[in-house]
Parts: sequence; structure tokens; C-alpha cells
Amino acid sequence: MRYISTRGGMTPQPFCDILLGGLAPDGGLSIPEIYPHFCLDALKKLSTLEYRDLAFAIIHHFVDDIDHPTLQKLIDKTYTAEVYCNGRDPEVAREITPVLKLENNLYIQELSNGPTLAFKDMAMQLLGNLFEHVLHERGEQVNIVGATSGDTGSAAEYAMRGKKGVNVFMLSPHGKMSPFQRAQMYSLQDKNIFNLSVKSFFDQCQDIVKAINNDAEFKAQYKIGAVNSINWGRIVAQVVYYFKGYFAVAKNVGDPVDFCVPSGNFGNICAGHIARQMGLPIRKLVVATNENDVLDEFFKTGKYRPRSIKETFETSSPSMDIAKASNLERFVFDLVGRDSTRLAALWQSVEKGEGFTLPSPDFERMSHAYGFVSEQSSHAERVAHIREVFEKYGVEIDPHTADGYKAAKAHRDPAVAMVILETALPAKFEATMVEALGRQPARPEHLQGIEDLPQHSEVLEDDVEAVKQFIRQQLD
Ligand SMILES: Cc1ncc(COP(=O)(O)O)c(C=O)c1O
Ligand SMILES: N[C@@H](CCOP(=O)(O)O)C(=O)O
Repeated sequence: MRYISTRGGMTPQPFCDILLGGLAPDGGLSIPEIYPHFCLDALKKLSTLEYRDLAFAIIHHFVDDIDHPTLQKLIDKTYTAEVYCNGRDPEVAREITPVLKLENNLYIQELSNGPTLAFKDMAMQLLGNLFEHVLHERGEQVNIVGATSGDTGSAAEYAMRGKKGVNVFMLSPHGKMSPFQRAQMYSLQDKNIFNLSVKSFFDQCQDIVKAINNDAEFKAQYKIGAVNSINWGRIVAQVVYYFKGYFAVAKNVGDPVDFCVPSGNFGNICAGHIARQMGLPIRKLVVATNENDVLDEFFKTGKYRPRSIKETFETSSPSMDIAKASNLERFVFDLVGRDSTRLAALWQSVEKGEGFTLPSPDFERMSHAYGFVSEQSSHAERVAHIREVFEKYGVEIDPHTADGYKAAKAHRDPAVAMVILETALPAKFEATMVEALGRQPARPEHLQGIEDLPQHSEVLEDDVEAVKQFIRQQLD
């Protein structure tokens, strides 16, 4: 399998090169030349596999340059009941992403039982092991520059801490994450972890990451890599749990199943789109947003209008406070028939801050051919839905998953199974959980009192040069 850029300016590359390279050299995103396809018989065979074998059966199609036994070993080491345990019964933990039935044809797929209590661990733990392997083979090192709105940062730092040949420079929006999220990241003392608290929102942190990646000289000199979902390695690992969730709820392989996904940077649901392109019988992909509803507007009107800082809100589902969704570029590339010239022109408008409006019939094809629909949620609805799910089903869901629950209800067909992807655990967002349920959410024993640990971060202006200067100071 070779990878090309959505913007057409990259000679086809093998997996390990795009894994280390992150953003494509032309500013686009790497994407496979073709998607592997599973027919019904092949899907039936996959349906019986346990998580790690399923992961190998899917991921090996995307990776030509790691031999199969090694790839299987890296996957086996990643997807264990110990890593995705979170204090649960070992039998349940062995499923890695257990599916919880709320009522007939309504399910929640648990994705947040990894070390940092968010779905990011599902891909990030594998990425950590892949990076370590490839760097060792090549005798190289990498300096990861990433952006987080709260969960990617801790997942990346826990996956990379202490790893040989890897430093992590993680940009986070100053003062905008939950106290728990902040403590998870800023209390780490590992010498290879650097937390940069940028006086702005996630989008500006992500813009800085992209600007650094687009500076070819700096990127080469400081061996810059990426762990955000702009890195294809993240997306491919996320594809696997759609298959697992599908097989858990479909009465017969081949039946349609809907997925509802709390969305921000569009990485998670982009993996659902890829799974659908690979032949998984997903009917609808429901995009759930919070008050930062740029994606909801796009799927309802065809207008993609990334927002300015002034139009970006701080909400009670803070990890989704994203007004410019990187991975939308991967989906639109497929939507426009993989026409990289057209895609590049659309994203030129995005970069100028103008955005674009999809004409007919592209707009209609988003739902008719690709199954996308959307819904947004407000704070009051979020709180009411956390309460409703607890009162009706006895299940505590976090504010992001509550946005998903609202969207799932809005687009549900009772005759079709709907899987809501859980994206984080309530422990990460105490204030909203207390507002909804009147008590503190449960948290794992080892994370009690994490907010009281000493914290360290470097506060920086929203300025690419300031970040580059910080990186130089640490590495020169
Ligand atoms: C808890 C949580 N929910 C939802 C999202 C949105 O996921 P994505 O950015 O992949 O759309 C994120 C972060 O991105 C998150 O951390
Ligand atoms: N919600 C994320 C931000 C998006 O990050 P990505 O790595 O998935 O692109 C976060 O919590 O940091």
C-alpha cells in the first residue's frame, strides 16, 4: 500500500514514511491510494476474531513495510486487557471495546478504558509502539509536535513517555481544559515531555503545528513528527473499533448499523467513513457537535465555514471546542472523486479563512452516498442528557458522549442498531457531571488526587516563532 496526499503534491510513500512524516509535504493529508475492500464472506470471517487479531487482519492491508510477524507482535503488545482495563473485570476488559446495551437497538461502545480515560488511547498506544519500532529499525529519533484540546495530549504523553528516541512538545489551549485533563498532562515529570500552554484555542495550536510541519527546513533539522489525527497511523488504528462495534451489535453480518460519533477534528468519524468504504455495512454516520457547530452546519447546508477565535466558544464538552476540522479534508477528497486539484482549491479557500460551499450534487451525496447526517447540542441539553441516560439506564456518560446521545436520538431508526461511540469517561469532567447528577463521578484509585500533584507547563503566546524558539532551546 502506498500513500498519496489529498492535495496531489506527494510522490507515493510507504506506511512507515508517512507515519514519521505526519503532514504531507504539500500541506495535505496522507491517504491510501485505494481502500482495501472486504466482501460479505470476508466480513463473516472477521466477525469471529478477538480484538488484536481483528486489528491485525485490518491494519496489515495498510502496512507493506513492517513484516507480518513484527506487526502482529506490536498489535498484540498494544491491545491487552491490562492496557485497556481501568479496574474492570478481566473478562470484560479482554473485549477491549465492550458494547453496552441501553435498550433495543441502542448501544454505547466503550472506547475509554485505556490509560488516560479517552478514546485517543485506542490509537495512541499503537502509535507509540509503532514509532518505537520504526525509529529503532532506522536508528532515528523524532520530535513530536502536537496540539490538544484536552485528550490527545495526555494520550500521546502517556504513550510516548520514556520511549527511546522520542520527545513530545504538546501545545494546549491555556486555561481551557478541565482541571483533570490539565493535571494529567502537566503533572508528568518525564524528561522527554514538554507541555506548552498557548494563550488561545485548540485551532490556533493546530495552526502552529501545521505551520511548523510546513517549514521543510525546520522540520528536517529538528526531525518533527505528528501524533494528531493528521497522522494516518491514528486513523487506521481507529478503523478497527468500528468493525468490532459492528460485529457486536449486527444480528447478521450484512445488516445495516448506524454509528453516532462526538466530533471535533473529524478524526474519529473519518475512521468510520474509511470502514464504510472498506465494505463494513454502516448505514448512517451521525456527526455530533457541541455549540462549536461548524461540522453540523457543513452537513446540513454544505457550507464549510471554519470560525475565527471570536466565534469559538468555551463549552462544557471542551475537547470538542474545535472550529476547523482537519480530517474533513480526507472525506471531501473522497467526496470530490479524489480530484486533488479541486480539493487543493477548496482548502486554499479554507486557509484564507473564507471556507467554501459545496454545490449540488456533492452536497446531496454526503448523505445519500456516504451516509452522513449531523446534530448539535447545547450545554443545557448536554446536562439533561447525562441525567436522562443515568435515570433511564443507570449509566453515567461524559459530556462529549452526551452530545452523541442527543444526536443519536435525533437520527435514530428503531429498526436499525445505533452505536454511540463513548469518547471519554465522566471522571475527566467533574464540574458538568456534578451539575447533572449532583455528585462526583467515579474515578480510578490511581488517579485520586491527581490535581494536587505539582504541575509544570510553559505559557506561550499564540506565535509560531515562540514555539519554534522553545523547541530549539530544548534540542540545540
Ligand atoms: C472526549 C472527546 N470527544 C470527542 C472528540 C472529537 O473527536 P475528533 O476530533 O476525532 O472528531 C475529542 C477530541 O477530538 C475528544 O477528546
Ligand atoms: N479533541 C482532541 C483534539 C483533536 O485532536 P486529534 O489528535 O484527534 O486530531 C484533544 O482532545 O486533544
